[in-house]
Amino acid sequence: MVAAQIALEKLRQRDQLLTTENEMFKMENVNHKKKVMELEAELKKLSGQQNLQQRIHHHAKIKEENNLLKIQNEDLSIKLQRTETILSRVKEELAHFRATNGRSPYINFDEEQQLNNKLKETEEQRLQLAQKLLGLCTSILKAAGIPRAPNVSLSAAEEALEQLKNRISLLERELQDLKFKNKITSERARLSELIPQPSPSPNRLSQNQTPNRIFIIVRIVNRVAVLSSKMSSAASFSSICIDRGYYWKDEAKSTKVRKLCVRSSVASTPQSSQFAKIKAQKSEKTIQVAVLGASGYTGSEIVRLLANHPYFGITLMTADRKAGQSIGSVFPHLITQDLPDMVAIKDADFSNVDAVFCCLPHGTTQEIIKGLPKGLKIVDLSADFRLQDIGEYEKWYGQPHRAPDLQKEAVYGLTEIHRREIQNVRLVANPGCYPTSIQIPLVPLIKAKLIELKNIIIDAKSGVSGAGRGAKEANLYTEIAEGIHSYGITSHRHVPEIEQGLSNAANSKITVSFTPHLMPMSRGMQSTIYVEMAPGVSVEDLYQQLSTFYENEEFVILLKKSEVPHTRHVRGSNYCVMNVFPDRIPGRAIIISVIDNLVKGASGQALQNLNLMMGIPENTGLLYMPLFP
Ligand SMILES: NC(=O)C1=CN([C@@H]2O[C@H](COP(=O)(O)OP(=O)(O)OC[C@H]3O[C@@H](n4cnc5c(N)ncnc54)[C@H](OP(=O)(O)O)[C@@H]3O)[C@@H](O)[C@H]2O)C=CC1
Ligand SMILES: CC(=O)N[C@@H](CCC(=O)OP(=O)(O)O)C(=O)O
Repeated sequence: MVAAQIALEKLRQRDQLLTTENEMFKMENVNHKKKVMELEAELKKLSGQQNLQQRIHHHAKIKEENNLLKIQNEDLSIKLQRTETILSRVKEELAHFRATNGRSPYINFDEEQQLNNKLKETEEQRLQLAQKLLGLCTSILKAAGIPRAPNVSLSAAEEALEQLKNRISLLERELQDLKFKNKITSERARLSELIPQPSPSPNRLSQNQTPNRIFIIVRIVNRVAVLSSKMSSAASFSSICIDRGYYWKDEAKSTKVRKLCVRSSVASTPQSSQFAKIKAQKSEKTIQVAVLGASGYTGSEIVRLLANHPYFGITLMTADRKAGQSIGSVFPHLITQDLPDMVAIKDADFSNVDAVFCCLPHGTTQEIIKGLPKGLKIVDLSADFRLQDIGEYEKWYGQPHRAPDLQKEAVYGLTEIHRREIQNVRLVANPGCYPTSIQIPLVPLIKAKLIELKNIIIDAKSGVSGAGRGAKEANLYTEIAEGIHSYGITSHRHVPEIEQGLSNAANSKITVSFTPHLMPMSRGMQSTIYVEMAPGVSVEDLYQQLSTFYENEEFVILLKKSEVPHTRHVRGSNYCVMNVFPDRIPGRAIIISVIDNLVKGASGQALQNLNLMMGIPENTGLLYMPLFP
């Protein structure tokens, strides 16, 4: 650039010189012409006064002079021409040079001036910046504690800056370690509250040493280990070893002491500590859960409910047609959930899973649950393990039962009625949505013998999501909208489930009249139930029984007398809202019960059950208010 500028300057000077020389030649030429004219005038004058000889002589002299001048003039003209040629060549060269430097070919002297001014300004700014840089370098060296260096250099400042950065990241890691230490201390405190004092008879499980409690203890110990492995100061927490005498359900017979020993990793690099930070946030939740069928309606509802659950974290999700996709791409309303992509069941890894929500179609479910690792807690939302009598299952579902042993093990998960059994079981058969809305009001009345066991008529209505997400002609908008669709009259597969629950409560066989209807709404379910009261029983008695039976229940709400339950008041919540009304026919009563089929009728109740199975408060993660309007 500088060389180019010098070359440009030289060309410009040469240009000026030639222009001046040219001007001078022009002027000289003009003068010579003037002189010729003067001499000619003088010749004219003289020729009038001199004699002929003199005049001839004079004339010859003048002619000679004139010829000389002409020659000189021609010479000058040639020189002028040559100079002009050189000048135009120089101009051409200059234009070419400017053009190749990205500037306009012809010199604009104003622009040149502006550029020169700008150059000056830039130079001044450069000086100012250099001064600032010097000040900055001095400050960095000072901050790094380097005594006043005689020559403050950029490289010395860079070195000092690097030292400062290292110190900061060291402090950050120390801070992180302190946070982990605090968490470990609090987890240990929690652990010592949960671990019972050594019992005098170590072979028996004490009351608060239930498998659930032990399970939570194990999870906390693991969590402490995870936290400690994230710490960069390996020396202070190099190993955590817990040596306690508690027993697993399957190991209760042996006196073997379970020993958990986890070692931490060595100090981590800044990158790995950042990675560990992200992983730590993810593994904050103590119990890891798998959702099989997460791409369906009930599966996605589980994902929604678990978003705010303090202990359950989702570590695995499966899908069939949608395997390989993220939950956010299949259900955009769940896009904020940072979860692993859904995989096909055959590719699922259950090694880090503690509990499973099985949200698959009936039939498929039996085979899949049969193949799951034995230690897992399972809540099955399908109908596969709901019917105690395998023969009934085969009759109503039209297929053989392929896991009869598991059927014997399963507990029917109507939480408010079977809470005690649910707490200690491995496999829970979550009730169907219609049976939930029907059994919740009827079981307490049957148990108290307040209603007749005959002539129970149930008129039930469901939102379309009850039919799942799969595309079916019957669920098209045109088939559903602006009308009510009765179906499964006397033959719906929920009939045996409803009759099983009511018959168990009555200790005698009950047959019901059940008609479901599809309603033009996405969620919600209402069961309107017509019953005959036992002799001498009033609607007030029914009301009192329901009120007493459910007075401590979080999720069952008996409205004030004569208030009418509406599905729109339970949308998105785990509540079952109900009331009882006198019929116009003497001795009869009408009960109305509403739920959200996807929450209390499926995923909400499933979560309620898993909470129980894991020994944590039953309402955890379920206190969502209904969505209204
Ligand atoms: N919807 C409701 O209100 C209620 C439903 N239930 C029961 O819960 C279960 C799930 O219902 P819902 O969520 O509505 O159903 P959906 O049809 O919405 O979802 C079914 C899920 O199962 C997956 N799936 C389907 N076939 C297979 C297979 N052969 N192998 C593995 N995975 C498969 C689907 O994957 P993909 O989509 O990727 O193919 C999807 O994730 C059913 O048994 C249902 O009866 C119980 C109470 C209420
Ligand atoms: C509206 C609608 O179609 N509802 C479903 C019932 C809901 C359900 O899925 O019940 P299961 O869990 O017993 O399969 C039906 O009538 O088959």
